[in-house]
Amino acid sequence: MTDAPDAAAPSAYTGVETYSYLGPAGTFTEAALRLAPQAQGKPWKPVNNVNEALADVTSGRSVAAMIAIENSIEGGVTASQDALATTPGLRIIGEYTVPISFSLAVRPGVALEDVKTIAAHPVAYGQCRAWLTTHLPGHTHLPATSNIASAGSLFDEGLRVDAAITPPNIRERIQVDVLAEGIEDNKTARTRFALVSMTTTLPPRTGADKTSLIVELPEDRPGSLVQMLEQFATRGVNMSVITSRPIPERIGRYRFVIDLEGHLHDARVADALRGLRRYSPHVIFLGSYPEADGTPVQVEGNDTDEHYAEAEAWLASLERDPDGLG
Ligand SMILES: O=C(O)C(=O)C[C@]1(C(=O)O)C=C[C@@H](O)C=C1
Repeated sequence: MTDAPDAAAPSAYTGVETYSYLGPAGTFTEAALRLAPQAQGKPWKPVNNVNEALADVTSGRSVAAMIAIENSIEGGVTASQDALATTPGLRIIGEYTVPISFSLAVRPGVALEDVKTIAAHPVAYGQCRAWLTTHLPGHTHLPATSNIASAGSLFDEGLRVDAAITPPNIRERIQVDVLAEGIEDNKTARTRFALVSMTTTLPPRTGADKTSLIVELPEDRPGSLVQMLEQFATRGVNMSVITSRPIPERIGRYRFVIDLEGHLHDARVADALRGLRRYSPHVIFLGSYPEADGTPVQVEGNDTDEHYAEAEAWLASLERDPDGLG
């Protein structure tokens, strides 16, 4: 008799540490994966969208996936935020930022005045709006699954695409003409990527860490947003991101996607999470991980680990020392 399969075990686990990313090769997401030390020398699997990347992780086909989560011009990547909110068990284990620049590519011989339709990933399109309005007024946008898939679609006769928004080095991969380089509206644009896995082991605290959460507010309680913010403010925890995303099943209800400065192993962050857990009907802990730019978190006033430890010791001493003086 063979043992029944363990329902919790990943169904397709191959024993190979594969990393999934938005492909094909040449995307900015692949560039981000090149920055993750643990992914080097391992097999990489290109996929078509964030949901496929995360499904690889939850099924065990891949050990982790690199996904875009925020762009400095377009803001939060909503597909990623929503997938993280609705897929249980995911943890961010690293973040990486990549400078973003775009080119306008066409089939060899096509001129700018012939361009009527442009294939582009929606987040890329949003970063080139001003240039496109000036140089290609009246064009039609056809959404592409990635910045490399857009270039590939130039050669799909069924799609009738005239031009594609691509990364700068596209001619290294696909035989296209580049009509314009640097067409992004902001030269300092960067995209932030997260490496996501199912591990519950936290990356160690470095002193330059971030913690990501998704929080729902209690229903019908006046001032509940302020109460949520107070959990952080009263513990000296700085928030670097707070955005809201609709909860689709309930019109008018939102969840908050939050990044904090600090690690779960910082006493003030742990205490803020305790406060959140008591007050919020649903808190998703998405992980604590080293910040991409390595800027040390400044902790001021009475919110250092030492202050928390001293207060704990005082509390523990009260039954020995009823006056609480010692
Ligand atoms: O990785 C890529 O090249 C992508 O096409 C995806 C993506 C994104 O999902 O935001 C990544 C970075 C750019 O800002 C635009 C698009």
